[in-house]
Amino acid sequence: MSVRSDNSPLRFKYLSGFGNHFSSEALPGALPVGQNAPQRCPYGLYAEQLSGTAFTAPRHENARTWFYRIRPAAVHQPFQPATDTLGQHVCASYSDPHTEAIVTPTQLRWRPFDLPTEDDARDFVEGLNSLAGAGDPATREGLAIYVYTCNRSMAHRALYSADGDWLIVPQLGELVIQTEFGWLEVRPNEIVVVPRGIRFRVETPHGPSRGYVLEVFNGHFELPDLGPIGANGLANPRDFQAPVAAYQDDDPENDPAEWQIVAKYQGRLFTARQAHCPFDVVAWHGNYVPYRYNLADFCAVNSVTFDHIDPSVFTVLTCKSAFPGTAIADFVIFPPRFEVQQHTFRPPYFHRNAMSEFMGLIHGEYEAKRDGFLPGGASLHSFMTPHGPDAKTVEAATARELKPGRVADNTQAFMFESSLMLKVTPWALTGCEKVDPNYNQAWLAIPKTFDPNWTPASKTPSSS
Ligand SMILES: O=C(O)Cc1cc(O)ccc1O
Ligand SMILES: [Fe+2]
Repeated sequence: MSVRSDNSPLRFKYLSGFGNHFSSEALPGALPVGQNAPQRCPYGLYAEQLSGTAFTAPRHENARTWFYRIRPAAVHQPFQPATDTLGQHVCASYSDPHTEAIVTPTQLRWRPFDLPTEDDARDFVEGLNSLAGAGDPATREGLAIYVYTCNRSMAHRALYSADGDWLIVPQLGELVIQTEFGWLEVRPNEIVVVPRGIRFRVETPHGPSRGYVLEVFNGHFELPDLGPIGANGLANPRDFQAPVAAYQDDDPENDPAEWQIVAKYQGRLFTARQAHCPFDVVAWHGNYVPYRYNLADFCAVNSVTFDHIDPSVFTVLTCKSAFPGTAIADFVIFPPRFEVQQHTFRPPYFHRNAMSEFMGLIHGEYEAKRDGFLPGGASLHSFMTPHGPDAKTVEAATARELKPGRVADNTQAFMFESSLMLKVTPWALTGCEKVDPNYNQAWLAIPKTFDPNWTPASKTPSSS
């Protein structure tokens, strides 16, 4: 069953809408009236602009936020390359997949990624591993895909990526995320987007967490055009939620905890020390914000006559490239829904694609795979690499009676689909020890059913 976000106990407040210009203040009157940068801001705050696009980006793309904060973000020590202790788990492959990454067209499937043990506790940064990527953040073309597994909250540590926007897909365990904009709570079957540059800190309040991250090196995630679908449907703008301003005022004299800022810059990690909490924004306004979305709010559209519709119909968010309709990355889901198509092979079809398809499973069973694709695992089908339903799915789908039914009620698979060719990291291919060596057997048992004497009158199970 789906649980809508507005049924949840309201632990934090949110602002609704996608791409809105929001205003939020944690203290009354903290936002300057009628201007962005007064000579002296209310409450003695400093004004600071965070630009998500070039100053001169077209108006419909232009994204920026004004912060009113206790100290400017610039108040910190110089950045140093991250030490081994921090980089131990993120290792050399961390989002630098191009340097030592591996090229392979083979179908890849990963068993669920291991959760950290209590003896080897990790926070979100320490538990992040790079799986695959393409392009280069320096030239702002490409993407990176990560998996995180963590079992402790980030202490006095904040992370930001200068390289791109992060779309985080929790698979196991709730995350409570402190950002410069306020707090976001996100559970499995919800997603959160933290755009480039925004500092955030991840808490894992209820034990081990696991999930996936998609980082795009240029552009921002947008809602897909709806074309003939009309003005409503798929992910509706009103269901996206941004935080409200909430500040933490650590006084270095009374609370001398040192904060560590972790910067991801050109695929590498750097750290800087500062004596105050980076989440000290008392008020903000703008349209460049982190946000969350509950996948149960997705209004799916599909065929009510015959044939399997391409999965682009389940696009939640897209990051466009310069080529129309050809995304740097689409975030696509496979939600629980009714299936009613007649005289149709209902599961995902066999195909070879002019795109890369990275998939993960949040819960349940994916409609194209009866065996081996498990929650917390992943698969990668690269450009032109043949793939499709496994042998058991084919057997069941060709024999079944095509009554209206449900695509399993408790299921949520997703896909990061990209027009770029991915390379995989050494950690993904060998280091994590999760690659399923027998994945290709998913298809080997598909029988030959060709009958040269077949006539249109021959009775086949699917002709009914
Ligand atoms: O490969 C996959 O499982 C993803 C996928 C799903 C679908 O419904 C149609 C095409 C497709 O690539
Ligand atoms: Fe596919």
